[in-house]
Parts: sequence; C-alpha cells; structure tokens
Amino acid sequence: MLLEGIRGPEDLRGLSVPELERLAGEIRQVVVETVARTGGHLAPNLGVVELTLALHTVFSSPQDKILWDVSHQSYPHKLVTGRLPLFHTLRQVGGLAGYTHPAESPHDHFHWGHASTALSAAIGLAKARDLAGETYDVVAVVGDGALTGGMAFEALDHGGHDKTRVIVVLNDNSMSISPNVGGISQLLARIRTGPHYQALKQQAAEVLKGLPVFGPQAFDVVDRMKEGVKHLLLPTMFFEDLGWTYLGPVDGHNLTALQAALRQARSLREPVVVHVVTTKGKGIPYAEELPDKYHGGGPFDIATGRFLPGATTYSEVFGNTMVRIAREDPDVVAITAAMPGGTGLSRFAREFPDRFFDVGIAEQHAAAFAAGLAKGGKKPVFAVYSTFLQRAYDQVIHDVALQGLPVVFAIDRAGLVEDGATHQGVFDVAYLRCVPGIVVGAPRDENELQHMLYTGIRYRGGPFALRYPRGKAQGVPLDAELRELPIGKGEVLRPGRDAAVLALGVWAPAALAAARALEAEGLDVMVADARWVKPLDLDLVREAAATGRIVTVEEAALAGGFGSAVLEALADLGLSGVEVRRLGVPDRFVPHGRPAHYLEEIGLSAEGIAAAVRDVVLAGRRQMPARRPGARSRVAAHRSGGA
Ligand SMILES: Cc1ncc(C[n+]2csc(CCOP(=O)(O)OP(=O)(O)O)c2C)c(N)n1
Ligand SMILES: CC(=O)[C@@H](O)[C@H](O)COP(=O)(O)O
Ligand SMILES: [Mg+2]
Repeated sequence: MLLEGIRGPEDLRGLSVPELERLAGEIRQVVVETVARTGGHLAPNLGVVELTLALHTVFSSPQDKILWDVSHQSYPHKLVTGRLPLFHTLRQVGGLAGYTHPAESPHDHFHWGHASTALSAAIGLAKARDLAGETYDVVAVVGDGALTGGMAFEALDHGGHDKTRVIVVLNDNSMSISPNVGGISQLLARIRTGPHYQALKQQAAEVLKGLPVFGPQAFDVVDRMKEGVKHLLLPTMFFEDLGWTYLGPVDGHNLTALQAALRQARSLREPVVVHVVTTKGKGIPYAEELPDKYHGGGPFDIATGRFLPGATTYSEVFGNTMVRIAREDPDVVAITAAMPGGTGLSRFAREFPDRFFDVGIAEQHAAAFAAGLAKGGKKPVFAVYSTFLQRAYDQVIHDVALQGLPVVFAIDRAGLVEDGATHQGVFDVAYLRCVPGIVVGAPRDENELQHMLYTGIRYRGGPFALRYPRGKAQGVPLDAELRELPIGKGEVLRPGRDAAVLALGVWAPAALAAARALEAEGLDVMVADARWVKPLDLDLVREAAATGRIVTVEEAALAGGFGSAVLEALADLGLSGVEVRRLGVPDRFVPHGRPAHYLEEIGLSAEGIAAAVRDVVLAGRRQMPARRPGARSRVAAHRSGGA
C-alpha cells in the first residue's frame, strides 16, 4: 500500500501521476472504511482526494500554509500528513479530531468547523507574512457552500482591494450539505457549464487587440471597452471585478490539470481564485448519488451504505410540529441556514415551498431576514444549531430583540455533540439570557417540545428561543392536542423537603431518577422542571430555596447559565443561607467524542446529580444547627422574620 509509505507530503513528491492516482484510490478506501465505523463526513472528503494530493505536491506544507474552510473535508490531508496510524481513532475520545487541529500536526493551522472563515484567516496570515518579509504561500480551500457565507464576501472584498497575495481554491461541487443555493451558486454554475472560461478570455483578448488605438485621450475609452467586451463574453467577472485573478474552471479530479493550475496561481504573486470543480462523494456510488445523505453521519454498512436504524429525533418532532402548525396558520414561515435536513425542515420545505427559505450558510442574514418577515406580519421560525446561532448574535440583539419582533429561534443541537469544541451547543443559555425581552425555554421531552414550539409561535411579545439536544428523543407519547405552556412557570415534578433539584430541559428525567435513588437513602428531594431560563420562575426558586439546598442541572456553560440565573435570583430575593451546587459545562472547551463520556466526566448523569444532592445536604448539615422536630428551614424562618 503506497499510503503506508507516506509519512508526510515530502513523500508524495517523488510519485508519478499514475502512482498518485493509485494512492488516491487507497485514500478513498481508508476514508470509507473508517467513516463507516466511526461516522463522520464521507462525501466531502471523497470529493477532495485529488485536490489534496495536488495541493501537497505543488506547495510545501507546513512552510506553505494550507487552510481548509470548515475542515470537515480534511481527512485526506490528515492521511498524507502522517496520521494514517491514528486515523482509526477519528472522532473518538482522545483520538483524531474530525476537523483540522494544530495539536495534531504542524500541517494543521486552525481548529475550526464553522464555515466561511478560512479566507479571512488566510488574508490575515498572508498579511503577517508580508509584514515579516517572509515569502511562503498561503492557500485557502473554500467550498461553494462556504462561499455563500457573508464572511467570505467580506474577505473577498478586502483581499481583492488590499491585493494581499493569497490563493483561494474554490472547491465547487454544487453542494452545501444539501444542493447549494443562492446567486453565487448560480454564478458558479454558469461558469461550470458555459464555454471554457479561459478560452473566452483568450478570445476577448484577440478582439481587443484588433481595436484601433485613438491616442492617449481615448485610452480610457479603450480600457472601458476592454472591460465591456470581457463582461460581454465572459459568464462572469465577479471575482476579477473584486480584484482577484480568476483561474478555471479546473477538473478537480484531474491531477495534472490541478497541478498546472495551482502552479500558475502560485506564479502570479497576487490574489488568485482557482475554481476547481469536483464531485462530492467521488468514488463511492451511493455517496455520489446522495451527497447530502452522506455529507455527515454514520456509522453505516459499507457495502450498502445503509445507516443503522435510528429512533425519532427531537429534530423530527420539531419538523413534524412545524408542518402541523403551518397547516393551521398560513403566517408561519421557516428559515434555515443551509441545514434543512439536520434541522428537520425537509418535510416542511416539501409541503410549504413558498414558506420555506434556505438562505445558504448565512445565519446573520437569516436572523435579520426573519426580522423583516416578522415586521411584515409573518411568524418566522429560524431553525439553527446552537453553535451556528453564535454567528448571528448581533442580529438577535440588534435586529430582533431591540425591535421587539416575534421571531422564534428553534435552537437544535443544544448541548454536547460528537463534533467537539467547534460545535458544542453550550453557550446559547448564557448568550441569550442577557438579551432584554427574549424568552428562553428548554422542553424536558419531545411532548413539551411540541407544546413549547406552539407557545413560541403564538407568542407575540418579542423573540422566543427554545433549545433542544441532538439525537434521539425519549419516546414520550405526544399529546394529540397542542397547548400553550405558561411562560415563566416551571413545574414541580416531585415534592421534597431535604433538597431541591432544578433541572433545565431534558435533564429533568435524570433528576427524577436521582431523587428516586436518594429516597432509598432517606433523603426527600424535590425535583422541578424549570422549563424557562428567562423569565425564570421565581416562585419555583422560592419553593426550592425553602428546602435550604438547591442543585441546578443544565447541559450548558455554567458561566452565565441557568444555575447563574438561580444564584442571581436568590440574591435578588434576599434568600441567603441556601446551599447551592450547579451542574453543567465547566469553563473549558469540550473536545470531540461521545458526549456521554464528557457528560459523565462533568457529573451530568443521574448518579452525578445524586452525588451533588448528597454533597449539598452534607454541607447544609455541617452548617445548620441540629434540626428540632418541626423546625422550619432557615430560609422559611428568614422569610417570615421568625428566629
Ligand atoms: C457557520 C456554519 N453554518 C453551518 C455549518 C454546517 N455546515 C457544515 S459543512 C456545510 C456545507 C459546506 O458546504 P461546502 O463549503 O460547499 O463544502 P462541501 O461539504 O461541499 O465540501 C455546512 C452548511 C457550518 N459548519 N458553519
Ligand atoms: C461540518 C458541519 O458543521 C456539519 O456537517 C455538522 O457536523 C452537522 O452536524 P449534525 O451531524 O449534528 O447534523
Ligand atoms: Mg460544496
């Protein structure tokens, strides 16, 4: 196997094109065998095998910097930069990340996973290079989907004007996760399918040569004519009008053509876009046929491509409820930022194509677009992963909340996910809780999810956010009728005297399990589903405080999270002397791997909750005088002013 002899890119440079093509086959086999077992991003990686080999034979990584936008398509890059021996640990706890990671290799320069950032970082890196008087090349591989992200346009605008020497390799496979959308996608399609761009440029140059020169004063006329002729003949001058030299389109699976284009780009010593056309899923029939299905996910049966059967997910319950509500309410509209499948909106899109909007990887635009829809009397629901809503934080505040507009943010993947630090959905509680006028809720199961979504769509008082996790729901039966939940009111699921557990969202069932276990130890523990982060149910906090001991539970960052809100409420209510323990995500990034591993590690489990209750009871006993029979808790006594 040639791949076993590749310890780094330098081992590629002695290989002939036929050998590189053989190596490409080996890389595809390792990728599909591994991803079939570990899960991951199959189709994106199958599409960039030749591109990866061409990049690593033309440029000298790590001296030359190759940046992968999103970097979900960096598995071949990892395989040719010495990580074959570890590749079987992909996305496992302690194993290789599913995205580039500088801790793994000097060939990786960023640990990222959000789209449309590589161009900006590449221009910054290239500018630092120039200021340091260095000469290495900086190459950013950006997908056609990533190019629909606003940041990419900001970078193109700046880079083309600033003339920083950067090479952008546009990996155009016509796909985002689903088929790509938007004007830029159509522009690329025109180039891909039109007469060969370079031949047209040559023709345009011939035509211009024949034009008579009228002398210097008319030079400007000729110059403008040149531009006019180019615009007339060429399918687009988009990149060149922004100051980037455009090369392409190049067959992204033809190593010789790729190497030639990359060498030409390198020789130009200016901002260059090399437009490469690839097939997402290349080499594996089922992945080529369904690149959206095999964008991510797994494990799957390698022979048939069949994924292991899954149970109903929260996303599916969300999507089905959206359809159900939309059938009754014509004002309901749905928005996604390039993730109709992942958010569960595919069925809505089929049934209400005129009321469904996939805006591309453009969360900022999606949020402000929702504001416009709401201002116009519609009831927009923006379905977005917690981690990706971070991209639209200013729009949530400035364009939605400040305007008091009724936009619903259906926040999926709220909590820990296998993707790791780049994708953990743990900051939304903290980053939304401080926004004036927003309602933030977390349903404890799929039945509450459907009711909370219904409540949010009917709520007209301003923005409304509900958060729910990735993956299988709890198998709770769904009520036949949708009902509104009382905003700001949680629910006591189990009364108790010795301590209270205030659980947020899907951690209520684990809190009940902990209480049942503690009952056998003689502890009588109250359990409540807080249901709302904002407005917080202060009566519930008072009732919990009356036990003298509170444990809060959230699958979110502790800093500024739900537990912090409870502490603030106790202080604001003057309820001192209450022992509090907060369970949640500590102040660090949580890496890739099975979420259950990390949840256990941070005490987010029924056992962890029980341990926290024991701890808070013991702490309380250490500090409280022996309770006289019938004595009320200090908090209750404090409240009534009694001794
Ligand atoms: C800001 C942001 N929004 C959404 C996503 C989810 N996402 C991951 S890859 C992807 C599609 C990327 O398409 P493209 O750049 O064309 O790469 P390809 O998978 O086609 O190689 C999306 C939407 C993301 N990573 N970042
Ligand atoms: C690369 C990327 O950001 C997406 O593909 C993400 O990994 C999808 O996550 P889910 O698998 O939870 O839909
Ligand atoms: Mg693409």
